[in-house]
Amino acid sequence: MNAIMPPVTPQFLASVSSLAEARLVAAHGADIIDLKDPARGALGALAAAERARIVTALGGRHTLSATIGDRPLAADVIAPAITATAAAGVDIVKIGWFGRQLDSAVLACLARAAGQGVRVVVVLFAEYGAQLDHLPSLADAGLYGVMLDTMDKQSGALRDKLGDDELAAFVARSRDAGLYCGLAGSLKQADIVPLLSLQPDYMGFRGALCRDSQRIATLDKAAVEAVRCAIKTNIHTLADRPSVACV
Ligand SMILES: O=C[C@H](O)COP(=O)(O)O
Repeated sequence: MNAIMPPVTPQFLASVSSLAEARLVAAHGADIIDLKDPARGALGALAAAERARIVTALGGRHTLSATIGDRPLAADVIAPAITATAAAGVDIVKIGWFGRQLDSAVLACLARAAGQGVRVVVVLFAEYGAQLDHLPSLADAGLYGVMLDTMDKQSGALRDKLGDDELAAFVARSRDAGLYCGLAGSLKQADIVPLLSLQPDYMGFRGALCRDSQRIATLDKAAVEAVRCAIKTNIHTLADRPSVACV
């Protein structure tokens, strides 16, 4: 009997805005296909009809995540959006924490969703720092994971806003708290090796996958291949990781 191996990490998350893009990244080795409309903000929600097409075509065979959109942090706003997004059939529901402070009513709402079996990932924004103090409360709410991303895509990338030591602490503290942990924020190919060494569970990309690195442009096949190869071919540089061919 084959042993069940854990996934080789870090995984490659690719944000897509259409079924055509989802098929492209699926064919080129994305581990997580993230449904998002970049024209509607950092975590813009993809239109329900397009989301449904992607779930129908790829659900069950690929890990799909989707954002609820750039919404105010109010429990009566968040709760129905989580329910609708989860009901659409994605595996992971992402919620942007657009604020500096944790809010107990919103946390309770997230805990209810988690208790109902929704895999909730809270996206924290680097503009507010690494927010390490939030991690235990987010874990206590039963969340599946956390992610650090950037809110303002014009004012610098993740590693412009936070030092690698802060990112390392975020990954380590997330792992200690049992949270599935991702890093994103205008990441470029040059960021991949430094971030691999921090060993997040996944790295997220949109802009670097697009024509002319414009995140609201369509995906570029060569750029997707290049990012995927940069992740997979460098994983073996980490201790105890198998070498993975990039084909
Ligand atoms: O979830 C990840 C984001 O879509 C990353 O987008 P970005 O690389 O354009 O900042």
